Amino acid sequence: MDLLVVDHPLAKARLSTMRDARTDSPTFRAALHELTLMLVYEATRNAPVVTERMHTPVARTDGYRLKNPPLLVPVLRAGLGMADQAHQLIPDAQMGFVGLARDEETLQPTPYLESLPADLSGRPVFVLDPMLATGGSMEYTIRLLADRGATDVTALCALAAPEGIERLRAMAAPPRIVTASIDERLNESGFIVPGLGDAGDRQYGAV
Ligand SMILES: O=P(O)(O)OC[C@H]1O[C@H](OP(=O)(O)OP(=O)(O)O)[C@H](O)[C@@H]1O
Ligand SMILES: O=c1cc[nH]c(=O)[nH]1
Ligand SMILES: [Mg+2]
Repeated sequence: MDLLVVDHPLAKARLSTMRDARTDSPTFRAALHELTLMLVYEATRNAPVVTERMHTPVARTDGYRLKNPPLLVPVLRAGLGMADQAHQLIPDAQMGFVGLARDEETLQPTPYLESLPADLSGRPVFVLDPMLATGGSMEYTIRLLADRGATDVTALCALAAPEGIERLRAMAAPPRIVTASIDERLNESGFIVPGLGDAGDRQYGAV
């Protein structure tokens, strides 16, 4: 499985701000925004580029752009806090949306929104969700994408639990995972330990 842990000191510092229980919502959102830039930056490190000759004011040289910009798919609510920053780095990307709420008892994802292009064959997809816990929400999203022909999917997460990683690894076509940390475990309520709490609530308030 293709698993990248972005453990750059600046990423660790943003993640620490997010983990801190004293961090308020505006500061939490700002730290997630900045961490997202780092995750997207690393996730696109080996992306194919198109080379075009261009003129600087001084000379001719090679210019570059992404050959096949990924479809960006934030998983609402928490993934919304990654959407604008991913788009900032990849302005010509298209964006789809998936809305899921995890049932607090069963931990199963309940879908409430699905807005995706019908045909994703040949298109890379970046799924944006800060939390990979049991992996149920990410697995559900990846199945939606695979149903539309996607074969090149990257899950970008601030935090990942070993349980969620193993669940995705067991899929017939596992995604690539880019995360800032692999945490210790899940607790009995399905929360990541040490984690950061509920990423949706910490950005937008409890529902
Ligand atoms: O790996 P899992 O066990 O499925 O848990 C992870 C999911 O939980 C959170 O969403 P939540 O359901 O809390 O919705 P929210 O973003 O609206 O708060 C998170 O953003 C993931 O989507
Ligand atoms: O720790 C967790 C687990 C799932 N979803 C969250 O927002 N946080
Ligand atoms: Mg939540």
